[in-house]
Amino acid sequence: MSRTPPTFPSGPRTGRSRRISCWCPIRTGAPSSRPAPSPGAARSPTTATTTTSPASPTTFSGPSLPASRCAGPTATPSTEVDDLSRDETADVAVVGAGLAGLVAARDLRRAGLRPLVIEARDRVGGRTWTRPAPGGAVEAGGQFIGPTQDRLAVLAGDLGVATFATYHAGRTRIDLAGGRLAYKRAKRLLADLERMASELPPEAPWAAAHAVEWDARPFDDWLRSSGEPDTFGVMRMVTAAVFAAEPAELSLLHVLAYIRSAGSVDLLTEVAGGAQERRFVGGAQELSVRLAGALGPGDLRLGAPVRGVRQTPDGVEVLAEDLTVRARRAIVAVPPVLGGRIEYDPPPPAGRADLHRRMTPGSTIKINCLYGAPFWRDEGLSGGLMRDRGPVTVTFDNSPPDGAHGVLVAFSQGDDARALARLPAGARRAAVLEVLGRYFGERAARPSEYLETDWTGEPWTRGCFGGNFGPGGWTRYGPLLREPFDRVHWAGAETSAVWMNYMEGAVRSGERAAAEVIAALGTP
Ligand SMILES: Cc1cc2nc3c(=O)[nH]c(=O)nc-3n(C[C@H](O)[C@H](O)[C@H](O)COP(=O)(O)OP(=O)(O)OC[C@H]3O[C@@H](n4cnc5c(N)ncnc54)[C@H](O)[C@@H]3O)c2cc1C
Repeated sequence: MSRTPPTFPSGPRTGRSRRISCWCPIRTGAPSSRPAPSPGAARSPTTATTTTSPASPTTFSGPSLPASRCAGPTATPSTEVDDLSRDETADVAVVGAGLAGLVAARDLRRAGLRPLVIEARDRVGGRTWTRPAPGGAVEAGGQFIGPTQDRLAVLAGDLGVATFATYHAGRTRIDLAGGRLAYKRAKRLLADLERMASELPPEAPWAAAHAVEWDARPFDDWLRSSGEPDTFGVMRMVTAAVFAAEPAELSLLHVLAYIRSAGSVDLLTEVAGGAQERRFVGGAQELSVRLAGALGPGDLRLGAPVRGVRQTPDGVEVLAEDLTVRARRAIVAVPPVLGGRIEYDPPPPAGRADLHRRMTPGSTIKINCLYGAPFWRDEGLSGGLMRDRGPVTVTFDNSPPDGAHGVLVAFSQGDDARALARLPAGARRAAVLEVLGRYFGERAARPSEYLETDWTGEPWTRGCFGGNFGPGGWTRYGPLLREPFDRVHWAGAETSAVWMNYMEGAVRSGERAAAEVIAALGTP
């Protein structure tokens, strides 16, 4: 095992002054007295008309470790050293306070082990986020729950978070270049995909009889050779809505594995009877806020980006800003794209680093528009839109359960999101509101509040809804998704065989990773 201190990868800064930490055993100074933020709170104030793309630079050079701070025990301790980092111990260090990490921590506590959850942001919930807005909070991230998402439903029940039906009564606006015929043909293609998906072993898509062939094929290529030209636009819209990516970015096997992991195309795409059927009262982030609230005192650190995970002969050391946690095992519960920015010592086995690079998240800008009332309901409209061109392809009625005010949520995804993100703020807003005005009337173009959340610009997410594999990804790296690396275990929505990349998958992954650790450590 290398004793060389890793050079930490570049990463986004948290707002406070930076303390230098290193693997060096010498620690001086007093513990930081930084006040603990509340788990649900975001540090930065939210402005009403904004994107969350950080205006400030999102990268910085990681600390090169000055010799005076990293020298071994023979070095003369210097009074110049001002290292306020803290050492903590736990049974299990959990990296990431999204649903996966918090569920893992809950299960570890239930088994009598002490977890310590280390979270980069100043809030819990990760890809679920209830953003405050004048006139009512909005859901900026994951929000829907549907049939067969059973572990998520049980979690919500345990935590006392109620759900309500997504409003979708009335006419949904559909505007497709190929009209109804294209939609019908697209349905036939989706049925073909579902048949092929049923051949996959759910836990091991890479082991299917046609896996190598399907994994080598870009989904784009399959679509173009299987459908009429006008179905491509419809299928592109469906692909963007489900994966936040373009068909050319995905392998055919990835699309099939996704369908298999959800159970069916309808389960993925529908409102009634599908993944968009219900919402959480108070927002999906409430689940994480309550999970965090049920942890023990001192079991959660916010605002502490993890930079390194080192395995020692008898445990792990997890190095965050201002904090080193020594534990018997670690669970890394962050999206793969960010798991790859953590420095591992020793380095993970061949293929693991490639997995982090090759499982790339899609692009989504989620825009919530607030109105005095859900006026479209009076006109017999559901608030739903499906169209096959950007900048917005899908909308939903996102009003609160009592309909006290109106909210339309619009999604811009894949290439549409990337093109939209390049526009100045005013032009983005105008482009989105033009679409809403066109399909829901002039009033829709004049919201009282307009909130964009660009998840690609979120430094501790860097894209959504989850990681996708392009050609070759599943057969090369799929078998590594859940394979522990000695004392380091992997969780996160991407690692779940069931409802991968959904909140259900996140919950299941946390349960699975905790079970692995409990089996390895035993219960006290
Ligand atoms: C716009 C949007 C819409 C979605 N819609 C739905 C939906 O309707 N239904 C559904 O089921 N799912 C939906 N999803 C997906 C769902 O939100 C996610 O699958 C799920 O929340 C992922 O949980 P997780 O715990 O695996 O990861 P995350 O929520 O990403 O949690 C990971 C945590 O790790 C932290 N972290 C990252 N790097 C570090 C580090 N180095 N050190 C410390 N902490 C770190 C992050 O800050 C984060 O809090 C949506 C997602 C988005 C963004």
